[in-house]
Amino acid sequence: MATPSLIPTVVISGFLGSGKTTLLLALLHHMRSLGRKAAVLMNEFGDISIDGEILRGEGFSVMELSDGCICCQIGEDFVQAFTEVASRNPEIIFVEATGLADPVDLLDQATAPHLLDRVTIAKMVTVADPKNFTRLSKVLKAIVKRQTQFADVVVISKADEATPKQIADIRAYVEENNPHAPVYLVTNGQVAGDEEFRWLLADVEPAERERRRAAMRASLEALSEADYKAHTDFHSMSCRLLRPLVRSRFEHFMRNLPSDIIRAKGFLRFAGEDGLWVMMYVNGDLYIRPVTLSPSPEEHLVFIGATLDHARLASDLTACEAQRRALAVL
Ligand SMILES: Nc1nc2c(ncn2[C@@H]2O[C@H](COP(=O)(O)OP(=O)(O)OP(=O)(O)O)[C@@H](O)[C@H]2O)c(=O)[nH]1
Repeated sequence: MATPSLIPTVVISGFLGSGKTTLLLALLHHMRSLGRKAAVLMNEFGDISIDGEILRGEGFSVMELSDGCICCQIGEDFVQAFTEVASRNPEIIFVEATGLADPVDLLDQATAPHLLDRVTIAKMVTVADPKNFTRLSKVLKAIVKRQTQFADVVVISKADEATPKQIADIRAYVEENNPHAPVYLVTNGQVAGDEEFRWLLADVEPAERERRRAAMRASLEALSEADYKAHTDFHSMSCRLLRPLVRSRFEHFMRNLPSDIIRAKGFLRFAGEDGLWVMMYVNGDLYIRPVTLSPSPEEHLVFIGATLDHARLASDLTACEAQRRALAVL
């Protein structure tokens, strides 16, 4: 009996809000335009899916693992979900890890014995947000370093907003930590002049891949115990919105979030305005834009941070409601 060929898998990592889902969406649209069957395994930090809803709303099929991080809390579930995704026989699998995932553990899970004869990790991509990278590489030293060291390709996202200094700093960091990794500038998931995504989808020579993996193993052996388990200090809070919010109050609330909330996202409605809106917040930057998804998701918000004052957030959000009523904090 012929051995089935291995399904190439691209793993996308990068810190919270760096642009992973934006890249994934661009890739999925590209695959669709070629008529190629892609499958997605997505892991969000927090117990409510936002990115999964966005992908599904665009007609893509997604398997999700929420409320935990692939690399440490839901290892077995990840292996099971990965196996299930592979059993659908896609031509390619994309795995989007939570922004806190450790690529070392992820590689470990993805090479579990019964996955090894179905899938192969073709590329590990790390997305770096130029606005936050330098700060994060100091605050979250271990995780940012490992996401860089264990990348086959590093993407500098949001190139449309990046300054030359921010780009140069990331390049210098990659040069120091993973000199073999090519670095690409990406705007909304696209490298200028490469609509075919050759930078990401082109095959890597097996010998070259093995050389990179060997370099990764060497980096792994050099890790100190203290560097390990870098991200257990992050928490999430999800809440379902029972009423439309007053836009001005909500924007004021979001622009004054405590600084240890690093990421927030969700779907909501505004009093007196039609339609559904998606809110994205990354380290002080707030984006709110209209969105049409079918089926329309429930209105809910997720906040992620080192410390979260649940009661305070809930009461501040309640104060944003057009008609006051208790929020369902999940
Ligand atoms: N200006 C600009 N904004 C971008 C670009 N890529 C992503 N963004 C914005 O950055 C925010 C976060 O992007 P996502 O793709 O959701 O980031 P993520 O890494 O998937 O986020 P998590 O899943 O929470 O870790 C969103 O508001 C995006 O619209 C880009 O190339 N340029």
